[in-house]
Amino acid sequence: MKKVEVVAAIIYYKNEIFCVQRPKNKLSYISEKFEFPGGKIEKGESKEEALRRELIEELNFYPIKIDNLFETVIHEYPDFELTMHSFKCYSETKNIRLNEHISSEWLTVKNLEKLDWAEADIPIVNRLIENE
Ligand SMILES: Nc1nc2c([nH]c(=O)n2[C@@H]2O[C@H](COP(=O)(O)OP(=O)(O)OP(=O)(O)O)[C@@H](O)[C@H]2O)c(=O)[nH]1
Repeated sequence: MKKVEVVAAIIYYKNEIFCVQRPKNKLSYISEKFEFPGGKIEKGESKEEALRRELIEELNFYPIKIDNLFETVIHEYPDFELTMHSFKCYSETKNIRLNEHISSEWLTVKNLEKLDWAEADIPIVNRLIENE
């Protein structure tokens, strides 16, 4: 099966986390789902380099700090196997603009569950809730 390796940012401003909604996609299981911003690691990039590049591409966003790896999730979607490395990052503003996503929300951890997350994100959401 095709393998995809991505990095994703759990962006905090105070006690809220930035959640973004993907556009419509032919793959129903990711279409219009919420996710953490990020994307595929390119050849020769470290995970942190990929994360910084994706955050600039998707959001024009420069984190003030990126923590060490939070959690790696391996998830089998019907068409590919996803390995996703997540990192907590910090913002000095709530004003982040969307270049690719169709909507966004700032939510406290206890409210994360109200969104329709991509399946691969659920272990990350659950771990954030457990750690509260
Ligand atoms: N960035 C990100 N991708 C996720 C998350 N959850 C999840 O299932 N994915 C999946 O991981 C893949 C990442 O692809 P992407 O579209 O964000 O990456 P990219 O911008 O580098 O891709 P592209 O240049 O091919 O469009 C997608 O299939 C996406 O659905 C998540 O929380 N963040």
